[in-house]
Amino acid sequence: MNTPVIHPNWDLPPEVITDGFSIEMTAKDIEALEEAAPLMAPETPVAVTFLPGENLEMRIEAAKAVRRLGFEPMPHFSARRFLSQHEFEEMARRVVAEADVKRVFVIAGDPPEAEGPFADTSAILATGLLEQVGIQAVGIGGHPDGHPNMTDEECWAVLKSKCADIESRGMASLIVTQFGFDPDRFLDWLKELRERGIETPVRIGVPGPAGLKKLLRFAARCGVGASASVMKKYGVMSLTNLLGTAGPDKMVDAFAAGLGPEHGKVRLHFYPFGGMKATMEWIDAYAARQKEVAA
Ligand SMILES: NC(=O)C1=CN([C@@H]2O[C@H](COP(=O)(O)OP(=O)(O)OC[C@H]3O[C@@H](n4cnc5c(N)ncnc54)[C@H](O)[C@@H]3O)[C@@H](O)[C@H]2O)C=CC1
Ligand SMILES: Nc1nc(=O)c2c([nH]1)NC[C@@H]1CN(c3ccc(C(=O)N[C@@H](CCC(=O)O)C(=O)O)cc3)CN21
Repeated sequence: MNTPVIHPNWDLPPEVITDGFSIEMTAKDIEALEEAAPLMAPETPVAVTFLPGENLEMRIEAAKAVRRLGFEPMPHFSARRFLSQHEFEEMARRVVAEADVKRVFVIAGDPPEAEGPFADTSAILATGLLEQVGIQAVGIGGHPDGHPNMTDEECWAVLKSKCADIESRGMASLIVTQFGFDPDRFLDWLKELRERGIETPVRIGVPGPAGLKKLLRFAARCGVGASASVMKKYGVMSLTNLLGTAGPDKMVDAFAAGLGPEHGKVRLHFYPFGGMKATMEWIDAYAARQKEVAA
């Protein structure tokens, strides 16, 4: 069987750490994507969130816009938010038929209980529908900052079994992590991941530049640690004045310096909390600076 291609060429280290990045949009962000598109490389994977306040039509329209603009759509499937098997099936079939989707991201989602028949990611995988409709690669969540409801040991076990399940179904597995602010945390987690025998490529979740207040709001909402000491490491010297903007410069520098073969196949995934265009401009400027230094 062919190994599905999930972009980029994971066997070549990136010239600049931001090369081969992926990015996320909400289903409401079609205009923002259009605005950012001229700055994005063709085939850039673009994840489309599965949030309350969106509906199936919006999510499909967003995936279609990603495809139309020449990028690779990766719709999120939030297991706990599907109200029925039918709703899941309709989404799976339609994203393939209408947006030529080849890869998806499956996550439990934030509801404390399932709102329909799927308690978690494994329940979605177990339907067998993803491979049946032609999906070639499945992303799953990684939690380097820990998971609110699982011990670290349970997290590793679940991660390993999801990767094995995806591969045994003939699809490529991909881990996309929750965002974070502490590069050492990510590097340690990646090293442990590889020591535990998980070879799946990882996309590290990096927050795009955004107002500090907004970053902290998202961190609280998503259960991501943002203590004063972690934020200081990130480059935010004080949490008393929330008027400023914070970018991931220091964190991405730390990945450029710290990532090695022991961390396996790694690229970045941007969560553009301060807007897609602002994130793209940041990536462009960062890459240009690195290339200048290297020249
Ligand atoms: N992009 C991201 O990184 C996103 C992360 N999340 C967070 O990640 C978590 C999902 O983790 P996955 O690795 O997909 O889990 P999973 O689907 O592999 O499930 C692993 C175990 O965690 C339990 N679990 C999952 N979500 C739960 C929740 N909200 N409350 C209580 N127990 C839960 C499941 O029942 C299962 O036993 C969610 O709980 C959510 O907080 C949610 C949406 C997006
Ligand atoms: N636990 C958890 N749940 C999530 O839903 C989640 C994560 N983690 N990790 C990162 C991604 C990023 N997520 C999101 C969630 C919401 C918006 C968003 O723009 N929401 C509002 C605006 C809210 C605001 O500004 O406070 C919207 O209009 O939909 C963007 C990315 C979803 N994701």
